[in-house]
Amino acid sequence: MEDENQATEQEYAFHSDLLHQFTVIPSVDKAWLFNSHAGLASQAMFCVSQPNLLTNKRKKSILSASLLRQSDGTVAFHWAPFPIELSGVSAMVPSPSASKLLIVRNPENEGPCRFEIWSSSQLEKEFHVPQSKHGSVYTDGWFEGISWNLNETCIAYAAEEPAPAKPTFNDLGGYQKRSSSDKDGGTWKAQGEWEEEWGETYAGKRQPALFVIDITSGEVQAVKGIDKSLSVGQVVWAPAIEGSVQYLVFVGWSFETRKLGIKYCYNRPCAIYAVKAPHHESKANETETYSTEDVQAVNLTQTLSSAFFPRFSPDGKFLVFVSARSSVDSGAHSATDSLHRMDWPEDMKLYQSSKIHEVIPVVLFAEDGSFPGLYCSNILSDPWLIDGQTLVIASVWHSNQVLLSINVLSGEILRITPDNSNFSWSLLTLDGNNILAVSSSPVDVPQIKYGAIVKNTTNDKEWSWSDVSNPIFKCSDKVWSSVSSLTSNIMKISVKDASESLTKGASQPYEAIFVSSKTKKSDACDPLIVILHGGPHSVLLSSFSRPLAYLSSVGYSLLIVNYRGSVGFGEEALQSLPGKVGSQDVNDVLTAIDHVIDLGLASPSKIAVLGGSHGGFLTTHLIGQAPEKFVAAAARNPVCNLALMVGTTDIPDWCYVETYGTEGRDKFTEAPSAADLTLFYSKSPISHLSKAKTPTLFLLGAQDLRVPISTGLQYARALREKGVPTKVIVFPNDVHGIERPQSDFESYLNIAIWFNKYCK
Ligand SMILES: CC(=O)N[C@@H](C)C(=O)N[C@@H](C)C(=O)O
Repeated sequence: MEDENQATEQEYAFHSDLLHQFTVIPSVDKAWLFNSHAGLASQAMFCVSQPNLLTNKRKKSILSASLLRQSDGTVAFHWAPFPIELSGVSAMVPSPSASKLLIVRNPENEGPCRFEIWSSSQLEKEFHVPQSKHGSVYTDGWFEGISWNLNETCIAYAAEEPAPAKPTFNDLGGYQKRSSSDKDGGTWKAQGEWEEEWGETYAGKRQPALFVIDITSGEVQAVKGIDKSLSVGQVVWAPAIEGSVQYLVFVGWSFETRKLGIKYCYNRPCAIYAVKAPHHESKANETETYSTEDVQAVNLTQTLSSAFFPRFSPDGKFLVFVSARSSVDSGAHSATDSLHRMDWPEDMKLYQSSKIHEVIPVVLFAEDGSFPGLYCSNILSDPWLIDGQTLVIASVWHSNQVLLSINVLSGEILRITPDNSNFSWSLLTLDGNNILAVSSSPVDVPQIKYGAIVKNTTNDKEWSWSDVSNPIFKCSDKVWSSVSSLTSNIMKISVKDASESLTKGASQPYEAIFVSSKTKKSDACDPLIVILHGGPHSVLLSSFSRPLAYLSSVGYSLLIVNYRGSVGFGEEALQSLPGKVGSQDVNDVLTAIDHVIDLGLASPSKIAVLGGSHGGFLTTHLIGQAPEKFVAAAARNPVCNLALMVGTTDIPDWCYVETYGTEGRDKFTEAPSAADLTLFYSKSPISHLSKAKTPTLFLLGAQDLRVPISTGLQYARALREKGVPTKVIVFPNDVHGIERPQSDFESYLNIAIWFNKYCK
C-alpha cells in the first residue's frame, strides 16, 4: 500500500497502459493446413488466443486464410476479414480427410460433455454425454489425446472417469445404500474416500480413462482391458486391418503408493500399450470379439522406463515415440529425450515381440555447436513429410528452439530452420512438404513463416522460409517502436573454476541472452534485470516474451541466464546440477553477471533479479549469498525453504533429487529424517537470510500445489522481521504458473514499479 502511495498515479497510468499494449498481442495456439500439396489453392486455419483482462480469461478465436500458389512458386495468404470467436470450445479436431470437424465442449459444472460434428457447411450431429458416462475430455496437452479412426466413424479420447458413488444419508442421519440423485431433497452426500490426484493443475480432476464415441449413433463405450490403476491418455488408432477388430495405442502411467505431481515432470514412469478398440456394430467378416477376457491391454515398451507421444507412420509400418528414460532413471524432473521406432507387424498378435530401435540416443555432450540432444515437449498428430519416414519436430538447442527433420529409418537429423540466429521457432502444422511455423526473438514480435523444401535429394535438402504477412501479430505503434530500439544476443559464458572432477559436458560454456537498448543514451548503463528460469531443468528461450519485452522497453537491460542444468545443452551439463543446487547454479548466475559488467554492459550498482519457482530459489539465494550485488528483487512462487516445502509439495521427490543428486531418487521417503531436513534447510535460501538486505517483491499463488505459498510467505515475513522492505501480493485463485490474465498483468506492473523505485 505504501508503495502504491509513493509511486505516482502517473507512473501507474503510464505503466499499465504500456503493459496492456504488450499483453494483448495475440498468440497462435494451433493451426491446420489443408490440401497444400495437392493443387494451386489450399486453406489454413489458425486458433488464436488473447488475454482478456476484464473477463480474466483468454479469448479464443479462429482466423482462416486461403493460400494461393503464385507463378514464381511463392504462396500468397488471403485472410478472412475477421476472426470468429470460439466460445466454450475445449478442443477442435479436424478428421483425417478434413471433411469433418469435431468440437468438444466440456461442462462447466455437473452438465453433460458435448460433442459436435461439423461438415464444411453446418452442424451435422450433436451428442451430449452424461456425467454418468464420463466427465470432461482431457485437453491438458499431456493426458490429452483425441483421435479419429481412418474411416472417420469413431473418435477415441481420454476423459475423466465418472465420479464414484458417494455415501448418502437422509435428513435423520440414516445411511442410504443407493446413491440417489436427491431429486426429492431430504438426502445429503458425504465426501467419501479421498483419492490421489496428479498434483499441480490437476486438483479436482478424476483419473483419465479411454472412451470411443461412434459418430453415427452417438454411442459412447469405455475401453475395456485397462488396469484400473493406470492413468491413460495420448490415444491413437493403430493401422486398420481389413476384417479385423481395430486396436488403440495409448500411454499409461502407473503409480505405487502415491501419485506424485506430473506437470513439468517427465520423470514419471510410463509405457505405450495396445488394446482392442470397442466396436460399435458387428460386421459379418469380423472374426475377433470384444469381451473382457481377451481385450487385456499389452505393454509394448516394457524394456524402457518411459515411452510417450506414439505416432504411426503414414503407411502404418512403424510406430515412433519419445522416451524420457534419462529423466525417469536419474530422477531429474526433465532431461534429454531419446526417440524410438518399432516396426508394426501386419499380424497384430506379433506386436509384443517387436524390437525397439533407438533413432536418436540421449546425447551426453556435443562439441562445436553440433546437435545437443532431443528436448521436445510435443509432436504434431501428423508430423510426417511426404516421404512418410521423415518427421518434423521442435526441439530446444541451447537457448533457441529450432525445427528438426528426423529420418526415423536412417536416423539423419537436420536442423531445418536457419542457424546462427537469435531466433526461436515453434511448429504449428505441416502438410506434405510445407510447414507453418512461428519465429520470434526477444526483440522481434512473432512472425508466421511458411516453409517449403526447395532442394530435395537424398543427401541434400534445403528449406526456404518466407514471411507470411498476417493480421494476427499486429501490435501498437508504441510496442513496435519500443522493440525496434532494442537488440539481443546470446552470450557464451565460460565455466568458472572448472575442475577435473567435472564431466566434459559440465565444463562446456553455458549461455545467457542479453537484451539492451541499441543506443546508449548516456555514459551510464541502463539498470540490469537478471532473469532466472525455474525447473531447474528448463530453459528461457530466445523467443519473444510479452512481459520481458515490456520490461526492456521501459529502460532495463535483461540478462537471461541459462545456467548449467538447463535443458538444451546435453545430458552431462544437465545432470551436473542435481546435488549442487544453491551453489553451482548460483555461481553460474554470478559469473554471467560479472561477464556483462566486465564488458561494460552493466553497472554493478544497478542490478535487480527476478525469478519464479526454482528461479525464485536462485533469486532469494542470490540476495542472501551476494547481498551487495542486488538493489531489488522479485520472486514468483519461490522455493525458499526445502525443509518446509518437502512436506507440502506435490513433488517431495524433487527436493531429494535436487538436494542429494540422483541418489536422492532412492532416498526419497514420505517421512524425511532429521538429517534430510537439516540438509534441505542448509541448501535453502532461508539459511542465508541473515545476510539478505535487498528490497524484495513476492508474487504468490494461493492454489500452488508445487511450491506451496507457505515457503514464500515464511521468507517474506522473515525479511520483514529484519526490516528489509518487502511487498507481498497473493493471488487467491492462482496456481503455480500465476498465468491468469489479471494476475500476470498485476505481477509485471508491480515488478516494473518495484524495480523503478530501487534501480532508477
Ligand atoms: C519441476 C518443478 O516444477 N519445479 C519447480 C520447483 C519449478 O521450478 N517449476 C518450474 C517449471 C517453473 O518455472 O515454475
